[in-house]
Amino acid sequence: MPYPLIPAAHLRLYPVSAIRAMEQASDNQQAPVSLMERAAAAAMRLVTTLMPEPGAVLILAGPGDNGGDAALLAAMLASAGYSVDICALLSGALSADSQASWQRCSHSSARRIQAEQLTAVHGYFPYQLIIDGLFGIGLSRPVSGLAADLIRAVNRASELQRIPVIALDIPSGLSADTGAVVGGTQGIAIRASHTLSFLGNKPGLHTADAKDYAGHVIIDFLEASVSADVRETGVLNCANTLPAMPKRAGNSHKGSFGDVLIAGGAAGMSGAVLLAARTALFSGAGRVYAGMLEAIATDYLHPELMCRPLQQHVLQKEIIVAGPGLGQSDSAATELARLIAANHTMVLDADALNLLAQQTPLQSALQQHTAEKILTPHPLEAARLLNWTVAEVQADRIAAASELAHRYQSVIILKGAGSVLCQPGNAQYRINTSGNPALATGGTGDVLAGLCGALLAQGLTAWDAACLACWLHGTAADDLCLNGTGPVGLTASELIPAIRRALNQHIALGQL
Ligand SMILES: NC(=O)C1=CN([C@@H]2O[C@H](COP(=O)(O)OP(=O)(O)OC[C@H]3O[C@@H](n4cnc5c(N)ncnc54)[C@H](O)[C@@H]3O)[C@@H](O)[C@H]2O)[C@H](O)CC1
Ligand SMILES: [K+]
Repeated sequence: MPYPLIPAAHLRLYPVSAIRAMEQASDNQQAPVSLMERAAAAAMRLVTTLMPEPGAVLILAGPGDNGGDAALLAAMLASAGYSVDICALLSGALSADSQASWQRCSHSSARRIQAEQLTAVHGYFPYQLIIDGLFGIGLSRPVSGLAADLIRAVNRASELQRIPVIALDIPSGLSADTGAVVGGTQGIAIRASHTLSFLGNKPGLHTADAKDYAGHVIIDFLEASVSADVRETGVLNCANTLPAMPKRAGNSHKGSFGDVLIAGGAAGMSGAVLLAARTALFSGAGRVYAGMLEAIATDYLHPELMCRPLQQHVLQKEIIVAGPGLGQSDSAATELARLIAANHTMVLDADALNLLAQQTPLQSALQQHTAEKILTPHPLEAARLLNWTVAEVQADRIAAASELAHRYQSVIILKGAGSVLCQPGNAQYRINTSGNPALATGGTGDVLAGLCGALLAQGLTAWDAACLACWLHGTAADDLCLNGTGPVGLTASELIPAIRRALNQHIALGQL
């Protein structure tokens, strides 16, 4: 299927501090139409697109300017003939813009409804659309009390009755910077079908819990120009930010596309090596060695793979992918030390990461390793490497990935919903956009590691290999789900030919 291209400006990810700076710069310009009026007008455009015939709309409005946006939208919808109920949870003083919005709302036909009336409903919600304007980027603590009850009631009704929910700026309860529900398992957030976000795109709409809460993300820049001193800290990793593959010369041979050694295969785990090795083969490596610690298996389906005892493999110049099914035995640690000491470009995955987290000598050896490397932890492996809890990793995936990149001087792929990519030196992070829960099954990590190895062998830098591999891996799973091979029952093996197809398509598109 054709790759979706997203307008370049939408790819940039801004932290809340940068959005606040944009807001300030716009305020300083004293434009005749306030940002709040522009935000409400943008929401009005979205509502009338989704629901052109006036119908019944429930609007939730909180105590800050997110609530101000919602109150102004309520007034606009009411005067356009929509039947609007607005539920306000106000506390403390309103900003001048919000005061003006609430004044317009109170002069409109929008009806005020008490939160308790909604939380008491155990039956039908008489609305065709719900707008979430409870909290935006000003959320400062977990949502609790009546607001939490209200969100629970709205989530339940919207799910049962399939009522679309538009979140203004960010689903209430989600952190715009991290994508985590604030408060973790104690917190709660709106599950939106659409999020209309203002001024710039935000990392919290694309990783961690965002996948379950933000729905379809739409950015409206509110016609504010971004001043040069406000910089994005990350970008989305998607079709139009991918690196090109090096051109294959006509006069080439198998040595032109590099060698990959997959190092793993403790007893009972040869499959992990074979998955990584097959992927390296299918994604263009010239020669692939499957080095197995204990479980020597031959791949009769792919006799191209050179399967051998890992200990007997004499290292030359190959890219090393260490970890798939390696186990954590003493002999695994000894082999890993030998591989690190060879100072080849490396991918460290799975048990290589677990051994690294446990053994200080391996950590010191890795510090001496000067060639490029990619580490591919899932959240639990990341937690072990950082000595954090998994909850701490998931509460701020970008911070975790960037700390790992710094500590291990490596490119990091922190796997999971919205994989986060970081490189040492505080350069921009990326959040991968492809992939789906079909990937949450054994062996898909081995496939990703093998793919990274093949792209490195063909001459990509560690950063480019990680970005391209992550995206291809996810898009292969997306393609397979479109043809019914997933999300249920997708196997890691089935990903491999789909990755080959996506890679060849990527190359072909780059040559247009
Ligand atoms: N920045 C922009 O580009 C624009 C912002 N607009 C909208 O304004 C919000 C941000 O508004 P702000 O008033 O700063 O914050 P919030 O509305 O998100 O809420 C702050 C409000 O809520 C209280 N609060 C925070 N956390 C909790 C909690 N867990 N429980 C209860 N109360 C909480 C806090 O004390 C404040 O009173 C932005 O997202 C946009 O939607 C514009 O109008 C458009 C431009
Ligand atoms: K919101």
